Amino acid sequence: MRIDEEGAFVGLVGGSPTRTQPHARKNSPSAPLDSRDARFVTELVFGVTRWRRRLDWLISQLRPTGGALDPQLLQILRLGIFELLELRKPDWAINSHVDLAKELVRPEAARLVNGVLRNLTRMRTANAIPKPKLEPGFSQSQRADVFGIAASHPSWLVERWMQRFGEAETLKLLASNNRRPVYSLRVNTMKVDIGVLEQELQEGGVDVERSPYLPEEYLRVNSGLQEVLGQGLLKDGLCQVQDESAGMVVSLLDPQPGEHVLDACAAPGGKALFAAARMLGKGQLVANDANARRLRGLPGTAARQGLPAGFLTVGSADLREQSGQRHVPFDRVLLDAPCSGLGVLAKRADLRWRRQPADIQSNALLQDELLDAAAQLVRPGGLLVYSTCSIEPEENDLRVDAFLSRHPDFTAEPAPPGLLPDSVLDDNGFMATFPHVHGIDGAFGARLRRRQ
Ligand SMILES: C[S@@+](CC[C@H](N)C(=O)[O-])C[C@H]1O[C@@H](n2cnc3c(N)ncnc32)[C@H](O)[C@@H]1O
Repeated sequence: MRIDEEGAFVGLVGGSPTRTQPHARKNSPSAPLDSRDARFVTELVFGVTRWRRRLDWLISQLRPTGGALDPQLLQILRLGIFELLELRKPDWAINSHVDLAKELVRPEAARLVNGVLRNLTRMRTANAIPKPKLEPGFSQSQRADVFGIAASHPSWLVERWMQRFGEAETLKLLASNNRRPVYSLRVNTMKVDIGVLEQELQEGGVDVERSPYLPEEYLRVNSGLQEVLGQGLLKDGLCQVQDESAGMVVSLLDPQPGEHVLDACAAPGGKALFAAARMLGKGQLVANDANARRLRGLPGTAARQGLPAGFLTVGSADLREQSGQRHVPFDRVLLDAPCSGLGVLAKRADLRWRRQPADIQSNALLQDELLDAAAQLVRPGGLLVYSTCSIEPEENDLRVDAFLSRHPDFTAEPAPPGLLPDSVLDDNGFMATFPHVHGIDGAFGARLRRRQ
């Protein structure tokens, strides 16, 4: 309800009993959830949010009449259909949705829930769940509507991707965005050997394997992430949860011990911490972000990860405002720019509904301004890495092209051999990952070298 009515973020709603309690609605249980229930709540919140369009279409097919639904009743129906279809709960599970409607809405609502969900269980048994149909002669936008309902994505996004990738590849991308996301751990090699931690986790029942992309530093968690979190490994600074695509952006930056490095948009600091480990805590790393609050935890985490005092400086300036000031120019600057996040839809269940086509254009304007500001902070001969967690050309290659035409003192530099696996590099030598191709988040990174 809070996501729909108040625009709450999914990550802050599910999973954390301490966070959900102050906002608990009337009639909700007052006892905190145990970790198993909290996990289940998270799965429901993520799932119902991700599948919202398909669930609402199914509700429209299964209801005897049309018209607006009471908002709580709508959520109960979405939950019921999600649990039956996606979580494959047995038929009797619907009794709890019927009870919920009775308790939270009114007795007639319970009859509607019962009718709709029973209808669905019958269809499930008969293998006859309704599906949106493609008709011959449908236009591209009509086809995008059908795929958008079936894979629960907004039609504008589906159509955009169909124009770029074609239909078959778009369907793969949609399916990847709906899969349970892959989580990986960046092992803090300053404190622990990756082989030792891998073995310890496996012995503790966590299913981990080496990342195919960054096998010396990343472990992919196939199952048991909660156990990792529960073991206090994060608190002890032994590892952090980070997508391998984020790690590869730092690899592309390739910061060296003893250098003077700026992470210009650093919050919450995942990439800065990995850069720090690559620098072995030697030299100077400045982590800046316009949002000071989001950087608050970074110094504490850096200390727990074993970084020496004085190595990391945290700043909270709008990058565009500080570039006119005098700075000792940096050897390397990472600009991990704010973006649409359209490469990380598997992890951010609500993002697909929040984004609008116009966001891509407005991000591009900000990205250009940030690139111009970051460029001034790079020493002659130094390196600027521009990265996003978007897969949209307007936020990636096209920003690089526009930057190069404004800054003749910079050239695009292909990733040097050995830095990243060839499979994540495009024809220009830029890093470009896609969820359906690489099985990780979609991201982009380009090296821009300032002339001497
Ligand atoms: C993609 S996030 C950075 C993630 C970070 N690099 C990490 O790995 O944890 C983009 C960041 O840009 C910051 N940002 C947005 N506009 C900015 C500006 N004008 N100046 C500095 N930072 C800005 C946002 O606050 C946000 O934290």
